Amino acid sequence: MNYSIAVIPGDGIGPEVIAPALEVLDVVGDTFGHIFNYAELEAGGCAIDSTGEPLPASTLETAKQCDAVLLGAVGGPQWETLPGNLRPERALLGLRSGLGLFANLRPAALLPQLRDACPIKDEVLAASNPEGKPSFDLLIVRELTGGLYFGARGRSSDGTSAFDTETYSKAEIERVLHSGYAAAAVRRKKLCVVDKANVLESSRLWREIAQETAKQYPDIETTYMYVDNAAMQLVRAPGQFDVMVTSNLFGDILSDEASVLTGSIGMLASASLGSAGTDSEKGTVMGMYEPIHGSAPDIAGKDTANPLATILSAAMMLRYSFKLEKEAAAVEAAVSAVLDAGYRTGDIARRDGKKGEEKIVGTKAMGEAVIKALEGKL
Ligand SMILES: NC(=O)c1ccc[n+]([C@@H]2O[C@H](COP(=O)([O-])OP(=O)(O)OC[C@H]3O[C@@H](n4cnc5c(N)ncnc54)[C@H](O)[C@@H]3O)[C@@H](O)[C@H]2O)c1
Ligand SMILES: CC(C)[C@H](C(=O)O)[C@@H](O)C(=O)O
Ligand SMILES: [Mg+2]
Repeated sequence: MNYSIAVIPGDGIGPEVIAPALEVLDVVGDTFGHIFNYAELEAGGCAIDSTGEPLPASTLETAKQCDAVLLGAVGGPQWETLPGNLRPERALLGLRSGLGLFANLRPAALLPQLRDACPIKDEVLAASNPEGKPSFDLLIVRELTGGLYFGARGRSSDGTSAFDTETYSKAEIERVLHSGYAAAAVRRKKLCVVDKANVLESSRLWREIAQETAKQYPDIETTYMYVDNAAMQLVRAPGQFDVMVTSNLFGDILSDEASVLTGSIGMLASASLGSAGTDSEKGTVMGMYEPIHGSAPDIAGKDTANPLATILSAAMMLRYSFKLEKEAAAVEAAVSAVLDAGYRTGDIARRDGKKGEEKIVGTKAMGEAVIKALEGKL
């Protein structure tokens, strides 16, 4: 089968982490008999430099015609002084809303090989783990096309005050909750709604809608938590969480926090999905796949970025957009094998400084190791 993928490398480490992910996809294609056609598109700072716009209309149009989008990262200090609507980050918002991708799945699980890269003590992790293991496995479902990111904003005419608004409709809240419940149904059947309903009116609506929606899912345990407590509970007892559903801004912040518990932000993949039905001929579902990290200007161009979050995002694309479960599992198994063999980029090296069996490698070498593992040659 042929699949078309809009590839948006973006800025900073974006192109560095996208390159190995495409090589991994090529090997998956060769091994399993698929052809992945890439349409390389510009968005973010590089698009500003070449066209004056963060998201050229042609990028969005081409992306819409593809089966899925794989994105590296956008942004960087050279574009920070531009007005908000012309910044590289606007490209992300335009792609997410333009493609109708309202549910952002950000899985955070501690792989056993990365135990030493997680900053939480064994006994703390084990205390909240349902099986008493020093581990956790949670999924943040972040609402992606509403809330503060898309509300009315502005400044007073003298520039001395500014505002951003959080607006959510019943329909927006309901549909992302349904995405969360669908995920919880095939996981541990627990869903925690994270809000700030003790202060914010928009959060009170979230909670009301969640309480109504929960009645449709009697076999899933629904709980509610304020976001400040959730931020604290994530580091105190991450094992208590299965699926967490939350607003755009809260999900952004909590997922960076959760990423550190997995070892590094360089491990966290994501899938952004909408309600677009399956393409009946091909069986594909439009989605955008990206690591949750940014363009990391501090390490760009140094071949030190961890490409695993992007490679794991490509695996999510195989699973969610193309329904290629075997292929997705093969990529995840290859990542696991590489970690078993001791390969580490600097960000997931042991925290105690002991090198042990670790082989500290750069971005390219990590990608090559994953390919070797896929080919059974590691
Ligand atoms: N999805 C995206 O495109 C996205 C996401 C977040 C931030 N950004 C943008 O990226 C720029 C930099 O933002 P920031 O510094 O706040 O966040 P960042 O995620 O780029 O970097 C934060 C820290 O994590 C490290 N890091 C990030 N990814 C890594 C990886 N794969 N391997 C190893 N270390 C990694 C960086 O070196 C840095 O020290 C900004 O312009 C921001 O708006 C873009
Ligand atoms: C760069 C920025 C717009 C983006 C967000 O806030 O959504 C990023 O932080 C992310 O997590 O994908
Ligand atoms: Mg973020």
